[in-house]
This record gives sequence, structure tokens and C-alpha cells, in this order.
Amino acid sequence: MGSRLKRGTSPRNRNEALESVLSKYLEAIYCRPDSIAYLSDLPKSFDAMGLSENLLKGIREYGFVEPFLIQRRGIVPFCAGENLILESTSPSGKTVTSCLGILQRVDGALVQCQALVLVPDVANGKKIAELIRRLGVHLGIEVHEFTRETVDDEDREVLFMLPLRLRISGRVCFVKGQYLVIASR
Ligand SMILES: Nc1ncnc2c1ncn2[C@@H]1O[C@H](COP(=O)(O)OP(=O)(O)OP(=O)(O)O)[C@@H](O)[C@H]1O
Repeated sequence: MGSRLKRGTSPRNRNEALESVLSKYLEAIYCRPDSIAYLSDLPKSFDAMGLSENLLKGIREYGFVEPFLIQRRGIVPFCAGENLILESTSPSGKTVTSCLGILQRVDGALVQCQALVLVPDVANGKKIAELIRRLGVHLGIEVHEFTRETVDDEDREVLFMLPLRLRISGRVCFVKGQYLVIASR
């Protein structure tokens, strides 16, 4: 990694180099609009993505009718356990892509922490937690949100439930420059 991120490289080039190294390291699928080669092969609706009935119900109630392009590209591979790097203009549906991916993968019957979303700012973190709660309203899941300042014993207990194998088998969905999702299942 060091040799590709030389000192003096412009921030843009450094970002591109980092992304290229990251995507290789993670064997990630790089999702961006210009990488969407076979548009006709992508699912046209949320119903065609193999999502659970209870999740589809949450999506409808939230008011989403049709998936955006990045969602047509990213949700199915996320649900299949691929590592993804999502990149597109803002706002284009990247956050919803990863939230739906998480919600399809978690099992409400399991009492264990199954996904961790790291967000660099509190306001955005709250928005994402609320989005996951509302889209997943019929899935029987719980969302815990905490910051470095507010973390309490209950939050720690939840974090301790993250399986150790997460370190080796966790998937990563990197919404460019914003946050990191680690889902263990
Ligand atoms: N399929 C959809 N149909 C209608 N609205 C949608 C859909 N997907 C996302 N949205 C709405 O579009 C807006 C942007 O979605 P989202 O936050 O997922 O985009 P983003 O690319 O992550 O944005 P940003 O880069 O600014 O964080 C939100 O208000 C979200 O509720």
C-alpha cells in the first residue's frame, strides 16, 4: 500500500490510489454509475431483489416505490455477502442501499449484534439509525446508537455480542468517505 500512496501525491490521486488498493484488498465490488454495464440485467424493482416480505413492507411504508440506480446495482450483491464500495453523487441512494443490505441479512430471531455501522458525525449517525429502524420496523430488530461520549454499559454489552469471527469474515460496505458498515452475517 505504501508504494502507491506516495508523499506529494494530490489528494484526488491519493484517494483514487487508496480506493484501488482497498477494492483489491477487500476483493470488493466497486459500485458507481459508470460501472453499471449491464443495466438490463439489474433488478427493476425492490420486489425483484429477493428481499423478505417484512422488509418489502417496511420499504413500501417508508414510501419508496422504485429503487434508484445504485440500489439496483448494490443491494443484491450486498445481500449475497460481497464487499462493496459505493460511489456516486449525493444524494443518490447509497445510504439506503447499505441499510437495506443490512436489514435483509440480519435475523430478528437471533439475540446478538449482527451489524456495526461506524459514522463520523453524530447527526448523520442519528439519521442512519432512524432510517434502519423505520425500514426494519417489521423485522423485530433493535438498533442501538451511541457515541464515544454517550456509550454506556448496555451499549458495551451489545458490542460484546459481536462475534469474534467478524474480524475475518465481516463484510465491508464503504460508502465513499462517509461511513463503514461491518455486517457479520
Ligand atoms: N428508492 C428510493 N425512492 C425514493 N427516495 C429514495 C430512494 N432511495 C433513497 N431515497 C431518498 O433519497 C435521499 C437520499 O438517499 P440516501 O441518503 O440513501 O443517498 P446518499 O447517496 O447516501 O446521500 P448522501 O451522499 O448525501 O449521504 C433520502 O432522502 C432518501 O430517503
